[in-house]
Amino acid sequence: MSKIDERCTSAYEELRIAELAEYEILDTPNEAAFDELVEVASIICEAPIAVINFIDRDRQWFKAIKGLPIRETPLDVSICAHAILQSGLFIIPDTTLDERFSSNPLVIGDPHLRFYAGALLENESGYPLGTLCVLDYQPRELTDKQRFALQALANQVMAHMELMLSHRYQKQLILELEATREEMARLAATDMLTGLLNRRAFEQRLHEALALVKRGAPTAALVMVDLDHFKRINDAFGHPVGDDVLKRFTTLCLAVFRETDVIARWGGEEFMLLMPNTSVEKAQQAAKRLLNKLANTSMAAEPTTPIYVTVSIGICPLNANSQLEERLRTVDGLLYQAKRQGRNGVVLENTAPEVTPKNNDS
Ligand SMILES: Nc1nc2c(ncn2[C@@H]2O[C@H](COP(=O)(O)OP(=O)(O)OP(=O)(O)O)[C@@H](O)[C@H]2O)c(=O)[nH]1
Repeated sequence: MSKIDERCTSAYEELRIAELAEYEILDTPNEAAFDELVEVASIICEAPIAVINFIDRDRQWFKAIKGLPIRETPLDVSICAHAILQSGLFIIPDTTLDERFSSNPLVIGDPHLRFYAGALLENESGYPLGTLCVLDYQPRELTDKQRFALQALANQVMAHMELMLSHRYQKQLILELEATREEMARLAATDMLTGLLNRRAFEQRLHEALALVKRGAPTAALVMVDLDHFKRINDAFGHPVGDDVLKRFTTLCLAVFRETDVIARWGGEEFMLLMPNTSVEKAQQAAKRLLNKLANTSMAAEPTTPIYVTVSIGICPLNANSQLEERLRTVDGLLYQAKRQGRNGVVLENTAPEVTPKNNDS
């Protein structure tokens, strides 16, 4: 099959259109780089009209045009549509003497085009996307130097487009890398079962919160929550049900506590909360809301076999004098004090132990 025959097949045309689409150049605004190349082509070839055009599915569209006030024409009047079917320069010294163009409306009517010389805009894969062409109102020829220059300028048009394309690919790649990096950071900070912050991420947030408190932000409350006798749930219903209970418990916590409270899975069936701008007394009220909610909410997926859980809670303040390690040890101690006192209760630092009535302790 000859090159012209191959380029006339619809399969080839589909591939060519797809290649053109990759550059995302159709219907884009004027750009100085293209306008200047058209201007230079016009000067060198001493032609009143010069055009950078692309052959779309059913139109030719001009990225840059000098000498004519149009932006596109239908494909059936396009001389360039013929140019892209062959290799090298396509030159029609006198359109009125060429039977392919002698009845073309742009030849017999306005703007009465008589001379055409087009250099292919061929991309790196060898697909002809359009032309850089010069036109005149009278029959003529190009000198060898003008032919050389026209093709060289067309190569520059294509080189510029390849650069723009690779620049766009690079930008896309950077965006994808950035999204992947963010996703990895999110995953690294997330507990996979509950979707809450994990211990490492929570410690980071604690550091930041403490730094703020030390610089004058209001006192925060550190709250540690541990599900009571969670082992029994696993033993009675199996580990997957235990997992499900942890997830439901998480959802309940997210509903009970403020959006500004930072909730994390500290490990196993232990959870930690940072309540910014909150006194231990206010934190205790929130903790009691959790106990009450748990007393009335089954954590089971199946309504037929309800599962109720209780929690033990320790609460201590984070203030300007706090040291993180010491605060973590303290809140852990308060939690186990609540366990020792019978579970299903809250213990605050430096206050009389307060334990709510128990309903499922052993
Ligand atoms: N299903 C499930 N169980 C877990 C997970 N992480 C920890 N556990 C279980 O949590 C239970 C914790 O048991 P213990 O440390 O004895 O504590 P407990 O039974 O809650 O008793 P107290 O804390 O003393 O009230 C163990 O059975 C662990 O296997 C988890 O991700 N999924």
